[in-house]
This record gives sequence, structure tokens and C-alpha cells, in this order.
Amino acid sequence: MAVDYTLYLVTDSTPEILGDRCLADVVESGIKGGVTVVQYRNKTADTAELVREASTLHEITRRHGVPLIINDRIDVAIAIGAEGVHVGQDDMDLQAVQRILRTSLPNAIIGVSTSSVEEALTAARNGATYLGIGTVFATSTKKDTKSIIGAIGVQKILTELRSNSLNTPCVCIGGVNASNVQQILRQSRHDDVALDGVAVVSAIMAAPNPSEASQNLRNLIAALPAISRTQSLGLMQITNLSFVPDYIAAVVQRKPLCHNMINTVVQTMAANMAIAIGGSPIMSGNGAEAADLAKLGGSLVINMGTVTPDSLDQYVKAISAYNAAGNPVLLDPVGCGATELRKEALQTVLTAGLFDVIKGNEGEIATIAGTSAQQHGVDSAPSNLTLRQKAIMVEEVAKRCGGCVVVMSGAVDIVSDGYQTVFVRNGHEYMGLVTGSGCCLGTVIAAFLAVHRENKLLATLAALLLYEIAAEQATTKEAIRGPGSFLPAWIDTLYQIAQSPESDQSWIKGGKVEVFQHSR
Ligand SMILES: Nc1ncnc2c1ncn2[C@@H]1O[C@H](COP(=O)(O)OP(=O)(O)OP(=O)(O)O)[C@@H](O)[C@H]1O
Ligand SMILES: Cc1ncsc1CCO
Repeated sequence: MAVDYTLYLVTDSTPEILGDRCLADVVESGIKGGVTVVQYRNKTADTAELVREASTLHEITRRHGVPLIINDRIDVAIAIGAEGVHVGQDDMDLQAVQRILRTSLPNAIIGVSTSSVEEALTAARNGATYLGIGTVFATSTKKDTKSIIGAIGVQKILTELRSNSLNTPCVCIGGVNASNVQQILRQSRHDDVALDGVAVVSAIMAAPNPSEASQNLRNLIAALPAISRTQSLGLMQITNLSFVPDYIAAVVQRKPLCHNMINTVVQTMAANMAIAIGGSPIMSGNGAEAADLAKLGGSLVINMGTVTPDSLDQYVKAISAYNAAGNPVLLDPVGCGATELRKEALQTVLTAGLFDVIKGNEGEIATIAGTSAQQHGVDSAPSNLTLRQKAIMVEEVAKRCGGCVVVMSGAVDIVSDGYQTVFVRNGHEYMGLVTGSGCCLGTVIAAFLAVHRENKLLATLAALLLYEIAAEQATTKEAIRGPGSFLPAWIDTLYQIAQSPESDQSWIKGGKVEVFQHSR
């Protein structure tokens, strides 16, 4: 039987999720809305109840032509003649399951939960019918947060499987809901590698109308744009910078909320820069208010510059809240390669959710790429890499975080969405002499992301050009004698350009953007 894994429902009979509703009604409603596979999961019922409930569900799923898979209990699957079973890493091992089912349910689907490349390769090589990859996000239905792997973890597993010629279908599981389903499907993609579907629990089981919730998820999945080279921008569009003034004008007009969880060094400077370019900053380090702030339609900056154990917890909460609301998140992994604690914090943040932009200096991006030597603080150290090597690194990191734009700042900035990579040769050396010039760039890009969601690469490029050309212009002012007098002049110039980006477009002619070409 060819199984459609697009929308895989895992049941939950606990009072917190199911409430006092009838399990069979909720499942049938979900199927009517578009659920394509059902897994019956009940960790507490006794065997008689499991068999009773499973056979009631089986009547419904059969009527709708949807496979029913039983979690863990192979005996229950055999008793009711279910289409399959699903086992976790702590349940009976795959080969034992196969031996048992060979005679009683020879065509059974056998799914296996996996949270690492090793587990996935082993299960696929041993003949699992499909893999459930997770946990993607922290979720109230799964308390064990050790196995949270984020989109990057899912992508890593998928890529390893496919590069080993293992085509086992894969669904991801863990905290998937309507606000993040497109992101997880998009961000776990890498070239032609993609998930076959998503597994959800509470997004359907706890929904007031499970049918509508399922239909909504199916619509979101169907609406997902295919990411391919042909879909990314034409080179003309990138080097023709006439879009930039329009992008700026829209930011000024919309005044997006810029929620900054930013280091304690640059709070005021970042807030002033956000105001100068037309944003509305709020510097809040309290993750508990992130869900309310996310409702206001702005974007979030996670800047790890002065990370502490408490602030790390707050970042994780805020990232989940913004992902759930479907609002953009920018990560600035300041100094992430400087200490062991920062390296660990980086991993926690990277697996806490999804990012639209990751911006860092060379040492920071190299740490994410896994190629960095020891960083000596928060500033960039002189590099041994050629521009070409840096560009390839930025592109690789962007590919790995599918759907994410990566910016490596420096004298020449490199921006990539994994498909197209550009060099930006604007800016001034005084920028490198002002602490937080990288951090504030994150704040400015995030403001643009809030308004220009349809194209993150263009939004990032517009923000970067405004930021750097303003800096260049500021240095030409008479009173500028060094980085100290430069900073207020830079904020003034940002403000002046942002207020009338369209009336005088001559400034954008100073944009120095070049497309990186692999063949050169
Ligand atoms: N020598 C330079 N010439 C032109 N622009 C520069 C130069 N140095 C830095 N910049 C610009 O300054 C901004 C910040 O980049 P940088 O790489 O210094 O960030 P950073 O090291 O993260 O800074 P911080 O940690 O102080 O926030 C970017 O827009 C970058 O293009
Ligand atoms: C100097 C400094 N230390 C931690 S964050 C920060 C600001 C620049 O990244």
C-alpha cells in the first residue's frame, strides 16, 4: 500500500489535549479535514481498552482509506489487524518487530522514531518503512527536551539518509502546528532533499474544530513554494538596486515593532538606530512577554553578546513564541566561538527554533559552520580565508539552514540564501571601530524583515545598503574626526535617508553589490 505521509496525526487521549471529547470523533473529524495517516498512541490505557479503542478507530480509518498505525504495542496492532506499528528507540528493536510481524501482519508498515543521524541510518538500513524525525520543537506533549533537534537537525538527518541512497519516507514530529509548518518544511529542505510530511498531535487533537485545523494545515503545506534555484532571484534583480528606496519607504510607513533581546552593551545604540530607520524598538529580555509582543507583527532579534544562563532560557521562549506566530527571527551569535559556554549556548539557540536571518562576523559564522579556530572575543580577527572561501562557507551555512539568509559582516559583507550569494563592498573602516556596529546591523535587518517577508534576501540587502551607505556619507561630514564623532553623524544620516529614500535616489547609486560566481 502506497502511503501518503503528508499529514500524519498522532492521537493523544490525555485530558489536557482531548478534554472530554470522544477520541473517535476527533480522529474522524481530522481525517475529513485532510489527515492522511493516523497513529493511535496511548501510553496509559490497559490492554483491553487499547484493543477496544484501536478497533473503533480502525473502523473509521478503513472507511476513509487511511492507514492506522499503533504506537509501541505490536500485540494490539496484530489483534486488530492494523496497517502498521510505530516504535521508539526505547521500545522493542526493529528486527524483533519485523520477526514478530512477518507471520501475523506481513505487509505491516513499521515506523521508527529517530533523533540522530546514526539512529536514522540504522533504522533505514534495517528496513523501517518510514522514519519519524524529532523532536523538532519543545512541546507540552513531549517533556524530554534532550532530543530537540530543530530544523537543522532534521535537515542533517535527511541529507545523510539521501546521500547514503536511503529513500525511506520521513515525517518530522514535535511541536509542529499551523504557525510553523511551512517553516519547518522549508527550513529542513536542502537542494532536492525534503520531508514527506509532518506529524502533529495537539495542533489537531486539541483544536476546537479538528477538521478545520487539518484542512488549514493541508492548505499551508500545499501553498508552500517550492524552493529551487529557478525560484531565487535573477541576477539582474539583485544588482539593479532600484528596489531599495521602495523597501525603505515601506519600513518607514509601517513602523514595524523591533523586539530586541540584545546584549547590554548596545541597547541604547540599537534602539536609536531602529528609530532612525523607521522602526519601533522594544528592548525586552523577558521571554514570558514574547508571545504578546509577537502578536504585534514585528520581528525578533536574538543577540547573544552578553548571554547568561537566564537570558538563554528567555531566548528559547521568545524564539518559540515568534516561530509560533510565524514572525521573523534574526540570530546574532555574538562571540559564539569565544568560550565553551558560548558554543553550548549557540547549540541551544540553534535547536530552539527557526531563523530567518543569521548574521555574524567571520569568526561567528565560521563557528556555526564548524570550521572555526578559537575566537578572541566579540570582534572579528584577521582572517586566513580568501573571499571565495568565505563566500562558499556562507553559502553552505545558508544551505544547511534552508530558507535562512546568512550574512557574514566585515570590510566586504557576504550575503547568501544558499542559492545566490552577493558581496557588498560598502561601509567604512570607522564602523569596525564602533562597538556594536555589527549588533545594530542585526536590529536594522530585522526591522526590514518584519515588513518584507516575501523576500528575505532582498530585505537583508536593502537594510545593509542603507546602513553602510549612510555610514559612508556620514564620514564626509565636516565635523567628523574619528569613530566618536562618526557615530551620531551616522545615526543622523540613517534618519535623513530613511525619511526621503525615494525623493533623492542618488545615494543608492553608491551601492557596490557583486554576485559571487562559482566559476571564477
Ligand atoms: N573595514 C571596514 N570597511 C567597511 N565596512 C566595515 C569595515 N569593518 C566593518 N564594517 C561594517 O561594519 C558593520 C559591522 O561589521 P563587523 O564585522 O565589524 O561586526 P561585528 O564584529 O559583529 O561588530 P560588533 O561585535 O562590534 O557588533 C558591517 O556593516 C560591516 O560591513
Ligand atoms: C563589547 C561587547 N561585549 C559583549 S557584546 C559586545 C558588543 C559588541 O558585540
